Amino acid sequence: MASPPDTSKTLKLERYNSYIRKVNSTKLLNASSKLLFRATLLVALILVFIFTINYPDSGGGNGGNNLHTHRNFLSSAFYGGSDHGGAAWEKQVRHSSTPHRPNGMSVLVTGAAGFVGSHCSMALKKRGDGVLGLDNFNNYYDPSLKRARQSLLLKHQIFIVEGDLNDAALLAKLFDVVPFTHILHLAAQAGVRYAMKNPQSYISSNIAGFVNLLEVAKAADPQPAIVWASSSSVYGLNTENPFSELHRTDQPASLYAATKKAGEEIAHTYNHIYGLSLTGLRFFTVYGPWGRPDMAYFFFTKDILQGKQIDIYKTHDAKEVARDFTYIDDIVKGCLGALDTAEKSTGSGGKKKAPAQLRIYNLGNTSPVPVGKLVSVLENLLNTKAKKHIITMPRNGDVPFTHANVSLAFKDFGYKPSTDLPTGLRKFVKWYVGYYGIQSRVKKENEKNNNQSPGESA
Ligand SMILES: O=C(O)[C@H]1O[C@H](OP(=O)(O)OP(=O)(O)OC[C@H]2O[C@@H](n3ccc(=O)[nH]c3=O)[C@H](O)[C@@H]2O)[C@H](O)[C@@H](O)[C@@H]1O
Repeated sequence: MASPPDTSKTLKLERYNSYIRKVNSTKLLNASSKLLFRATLLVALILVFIFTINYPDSGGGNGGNNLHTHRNFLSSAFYGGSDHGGAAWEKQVRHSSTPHRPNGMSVLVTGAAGFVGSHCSMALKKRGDGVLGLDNFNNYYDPSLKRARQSLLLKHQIFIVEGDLNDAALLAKLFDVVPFTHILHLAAQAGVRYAMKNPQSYISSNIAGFVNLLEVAKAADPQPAIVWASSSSVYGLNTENPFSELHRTDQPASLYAATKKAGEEIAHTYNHIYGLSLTGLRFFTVYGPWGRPDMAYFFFTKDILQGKQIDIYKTHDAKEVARDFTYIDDIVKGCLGALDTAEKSTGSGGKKKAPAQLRIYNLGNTSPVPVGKLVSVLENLLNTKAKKHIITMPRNGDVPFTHANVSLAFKDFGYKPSTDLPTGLRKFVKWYVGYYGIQSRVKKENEKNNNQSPGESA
């Protein structure tokens, strides 16, 4: 009888082989997951790098960290460039920027969905100039208000390109499509006190964004003339008054003011080196319909109507804080006057050919009003008593007093403010109650109070 074959060696060999296979497959698995992990890490790093380059601001400012920014970032990262482009888009851009009057301007308005930007865009369009808007719709304040302004502008054939000042490729593309004669640069991170919460947003919009715009403008052929928004806050701790353009502006009280002052110096440089025609306008606390919800007159109105307490600041030596509140229509006239008298830039393709115009103007109301008086006008218009809480001004960059001397703007383009605070606030309140749908309530309160005692009605 044949003895059974000796399988022990074969079995051992098979077990050994299967062990080796397992070890190898585990190694393979480990190696491929490592590779996958490294690839993912690399892609993530590249994306973070692109993101940082394109959108250095991570705050709520003009280059804000908001949904829109992320959408643009994603579209530019994955769709090669940006989501702006194509024949239909270019047609819309051209159509919006084409003037409809002889010798009309073609104006790029940055911050067109903003308060001053939307008003100026409408005024330019109404008189036959071509207007293209640019706005990043950031969420520094309720973006739905910016969307409502955008809809209004669209009804008047004004198209707003959604994009950021720091997007150099987009700006260059706009100048490729349209030979803009002017830029009205109003996009900025506004607000004095917010600078303590989000300083980087001021650097990103008011400095980096401005430089980006100037770089594109200087390289354009023809170079546009630029009118841009500086601020009364540049006067900072200046004690001479009324504030004149000749007074010192080297003592800013807030980072916001410092970035606006930096803008004025940067404007000087681009004028000096590249021949860009530049006009800076120092706005004094602009208010009116379609205004900014972060400003005192706006949120006081809201809080008074809601029965909430409002803080009214007094100075450290217990004096009233006052502002040279300026009505929006006056500011619009000032902006258009500055555009109309702006001379052409003298450079071309990045080279200066001759000296160019460089200007700075105050645009104020020439009549400061204490904040307490602003509140009593609002109480009157809203027929509601405010719950006033008078406190010493927090150390947050605020200045106690502003007062504009506007003789230079008057001399050069006839700037003459004509709306006093009660008249302007009446127009604001009328808009406010209509926009927020609380007309009937204020009217009822008006009627009720008018029966009791005579008072100003909204
Ligand atoms: O003219 C300017 O350069 C600046 O005007 C405004 O800044 P500001 O004048 O401080 O305007 P508001 O924030 O509306 O304040 C108006 C007044 O109300 C006072 N205030 C503000 C807030 C508050 O809770 N209580 C209060 O009494 C302020 O001290 C100030 O005197 C804008 O917000 C800036 O973007 C602009 O550049």
